[in-house]
Amino acid sequence: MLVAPPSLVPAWAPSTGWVQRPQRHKVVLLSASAAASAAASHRLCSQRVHRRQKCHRRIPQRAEGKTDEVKERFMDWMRASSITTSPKLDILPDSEGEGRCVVCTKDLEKGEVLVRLPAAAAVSVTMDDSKPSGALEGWWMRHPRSSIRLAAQLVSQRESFGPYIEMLYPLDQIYAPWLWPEKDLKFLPQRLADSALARKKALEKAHEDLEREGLSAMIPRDLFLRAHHAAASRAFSGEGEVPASRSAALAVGGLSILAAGAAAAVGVASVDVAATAGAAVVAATSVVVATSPSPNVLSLLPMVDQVNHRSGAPPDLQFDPTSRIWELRATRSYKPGEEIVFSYGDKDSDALLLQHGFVEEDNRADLLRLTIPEVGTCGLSAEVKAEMEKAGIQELCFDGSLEQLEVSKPSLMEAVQATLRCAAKECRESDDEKVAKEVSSTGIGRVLLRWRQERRKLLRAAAKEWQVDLFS
Ligand SMILES: C[S@@+](CC[C@H](N)C(=O)[O-])C[C@H]1O[C@@H](n2cnc3c(N)ncnc32)[C@H](O)[C@@H]1O
Repeated sequence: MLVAPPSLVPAWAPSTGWVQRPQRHKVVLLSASAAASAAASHRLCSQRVHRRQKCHRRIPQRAEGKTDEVKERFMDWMRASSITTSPKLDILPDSEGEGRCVVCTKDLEKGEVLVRLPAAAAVSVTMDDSKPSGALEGWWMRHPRSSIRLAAQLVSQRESFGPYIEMLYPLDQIYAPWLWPEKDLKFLPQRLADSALARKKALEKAHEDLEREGLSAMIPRDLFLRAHHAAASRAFSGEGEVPASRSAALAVGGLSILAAGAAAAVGVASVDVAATAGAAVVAATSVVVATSPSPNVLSLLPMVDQVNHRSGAPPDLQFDPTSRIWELRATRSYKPGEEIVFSYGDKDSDALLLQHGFVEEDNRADLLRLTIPEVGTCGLSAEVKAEMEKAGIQELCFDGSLEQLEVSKPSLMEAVQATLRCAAKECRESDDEKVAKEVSSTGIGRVLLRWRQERRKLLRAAAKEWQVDLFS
């Protein structure tokens, strides 16, 4: 039994249900994504590197006369949905002026509750073999990817979750490669391009099926894609129960503001066993820490998902199955002006790009994973390629384990050298300008250049370790 020490219960916390917590399930972020932007002059969050975190910056003042109306509606919606947020937090535009971030406004102690959210104010899909009832039932069984199901689930409930959906990034500010025009994918290594294309096709197919079933008015394409970015990049996974139906959720959670429209009647849906594989694809590098025998759940947690990523500590996010409340706590103390961040999991640049559409500078979890090139490319001989293939090695992962591969030392050396040189050719700094000009938008260009820059750092480090001259 886990009992919250009274000292950790902040003054603003409601007095009920928080001292006795019979069983708390720790969950971890599967992924994450983001929101429409607002006034851009006061910015301080995420994208601008770790330095920002260390200094205690002044909280930026909002531009004169500018109100973030989308945020205000979201705050009203949260109040009506019984989501409580610490009064020591604010949501502000991020450093790019496109998304938002959560900033500390008064001294915060480690362990203080930041957000408390009833399960009824989350959107969830379970990953067992049950089906939803209602209009989505047939479609559901043909689309087992849980992120796709969660997207449909959210949009189908948009009468209830409108202000939350409004906070999500608009399509032209989502830079995940599955939304790039196909011609831009040529700037990525084949492995990443293939993965982005597979997701793009799965989404196109999923929405075509919705249209075929006459459901595209209920789930319009642009909202579906935005919601998918949310599901793929800001959903949390863990164990726990979801309400058996939306009406049960209303009864339990009291989402008084929410109109019980036809879409909301779809309820909380479940997924078949294949969805577990789908979720694993989405989850790729994340960890799920949970012990309950109940089904896995993939959930969108409004407000908790306003927090941006920084490699390091994961969130202290727990679900209490008795009170059915999610709770996010501070993993350290914060000073006014500091951005609240947590790690979405140990994700390298490739995973962050594919899943979220951003790349962290100097990512401590970064990892170089490269496909071995074709014979004759960058000096790779047919013999060495054959030896690698015989050993079942198609990729080299520079995580310290290469020397354990069961191939001869000279062959490994040749493969490493050719692989590093080919990868270096594909992301030469001198080509950056051309690449940025050729891609379809400045946003994609910005993310792609960051990805190339981080890749060059990894390549240089690997070349140093393996004593490879990258450019000869
Ligand atoms: C859980 S949301 C965080 C809140 C989000 N910034 C918003 O405005 O709604 C995750 C998304 O925010 C953005 N994001 C999070 N951390 C970031 C970072 N360190 N740098 C750039 N973008 C980040 C990415 O688009 C990501 O998919």
